[in-house]
Amino acid sequence: MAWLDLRFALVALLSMPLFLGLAMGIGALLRPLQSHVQACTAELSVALQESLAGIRVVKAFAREPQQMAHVDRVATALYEAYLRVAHVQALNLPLLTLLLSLAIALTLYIGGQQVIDGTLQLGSLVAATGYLAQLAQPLRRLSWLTGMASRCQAGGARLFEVLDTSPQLRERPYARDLTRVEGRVHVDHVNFHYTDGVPVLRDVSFRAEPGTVTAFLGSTGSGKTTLAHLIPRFYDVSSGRITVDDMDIRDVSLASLRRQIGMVMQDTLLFSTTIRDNITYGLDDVSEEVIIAAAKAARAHDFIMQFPDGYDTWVGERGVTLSGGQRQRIAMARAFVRDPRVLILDDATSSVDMETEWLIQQALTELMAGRTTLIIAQRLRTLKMADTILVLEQGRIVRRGPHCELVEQPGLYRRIYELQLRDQDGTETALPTSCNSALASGDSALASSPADRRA
Ligand SMILES: Nc1ncnc2c1ncn2[C@@H]1O[C@H](COP(=O)(O)OP(=O)(O)OP(=O)(O)O)[C@@H](O)[C@H]1O
Repeated sequence: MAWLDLRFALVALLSMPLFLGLAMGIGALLRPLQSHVQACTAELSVALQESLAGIRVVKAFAREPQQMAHVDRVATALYEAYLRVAHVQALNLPLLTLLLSLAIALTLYIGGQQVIDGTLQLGSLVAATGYLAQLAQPLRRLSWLTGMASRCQAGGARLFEVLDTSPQLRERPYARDLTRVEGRVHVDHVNFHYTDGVPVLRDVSFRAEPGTVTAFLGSTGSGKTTLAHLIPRFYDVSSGRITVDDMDIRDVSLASLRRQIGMVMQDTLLFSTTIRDNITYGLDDVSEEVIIAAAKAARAHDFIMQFPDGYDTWVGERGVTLSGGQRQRIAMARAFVRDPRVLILDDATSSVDMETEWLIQQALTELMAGRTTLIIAQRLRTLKMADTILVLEQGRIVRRGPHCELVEQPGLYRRIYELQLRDQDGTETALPTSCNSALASGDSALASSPADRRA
């Protein structure tokens, strides 16, 4: 165009900032709208995820119409948010095309005058407008890019919110690997809070030795789970310290610490893969014999073999194709395979039948043998098995000792025993209910120790 006539080139060049300014203006308009789309998409994901994951609760409470109305409301909000974006984007291309058409009109006006004056050939004018019209394609792309860029910016902002979150729990630079430990756990004057000013654990201290069982008991919200979560360092203590074999757990690498610890919690999570992969989770090259031995010890082998595919049976998402008791025993087999020195257990098996409970109890006893066991106790059988029971109240240890001692003393344990546990005593005939009755029944003092009762 410059070769034909410098003025044509100037018209084309001067229109460029206008194109760019328009694109940027539209981009600025689109960005908050795109952020809103992202927020609405997230809200719809949550609504759908909750409705589907909690489908049984929804059905049980006959809340389908309300749940559907909620999803509908959120989906409509997303639809409207997209519509607002579409409205602005729909302006983009026509405005850019209008600007281009104005530039072409200006060229025709200037060039047309010159053609009439005879200072420009008609062919040159046609060529110049043709060149300008060639800008249409890149302009279309610019309009598309504007929309895309604002969408990426809104999405990126949310993504970086997550990526930039620094983990609260950090390994120290000089963290050592914890090699095979004996499993001596010492919780030393530990205080903990999730939120500043709201203490959850207060001055908790205890020692747990290898081969012993320490049970946590307390009313709901007293801090039992929190205490269990501090040992594998899911959270750091707010003050005080926790040691394993006299090593502060903050001085060792997280992976090596957690390799020493096996956890079987109430809400056992299984992955959607085979039973075999769930048992060997996180370990390579585990032999078939080891897997079967672990499953047998966890009293899981028999029910696994009843499935047509045995150990290759595919477990549904979060283990939904298995019963609660089966899931728990697979989780125990997982713990057996890892052979941890420290075991953290939640013995809640309220949702299983008596026979399964008995099988789980047997598996638990076998799993605990020779290890340091910390157990969130729900049942009398477990409490009687424990060498030490720590009774927690509002994050503080208010009583400690074996069942036979605590049940004799007035206080929280006695109250819990009377209110919740005594009914279970009828099924515990094999075990003495107090130190005195053990002695009265002719057992030696040694034989009445929890370790012996376990044996
Ligand atoms: N992730 C968290 N963030 C903030 N507060 C929490 C968190 N987890 C637990 N809490 C609070 O800490 C307190 C102790 O909770 P914790 O789960 O340890 O109690 P618990 O004794 O195990 O109760 P339960 O027997 O009902 O399981 C509760 O008041 C609870 O609300």
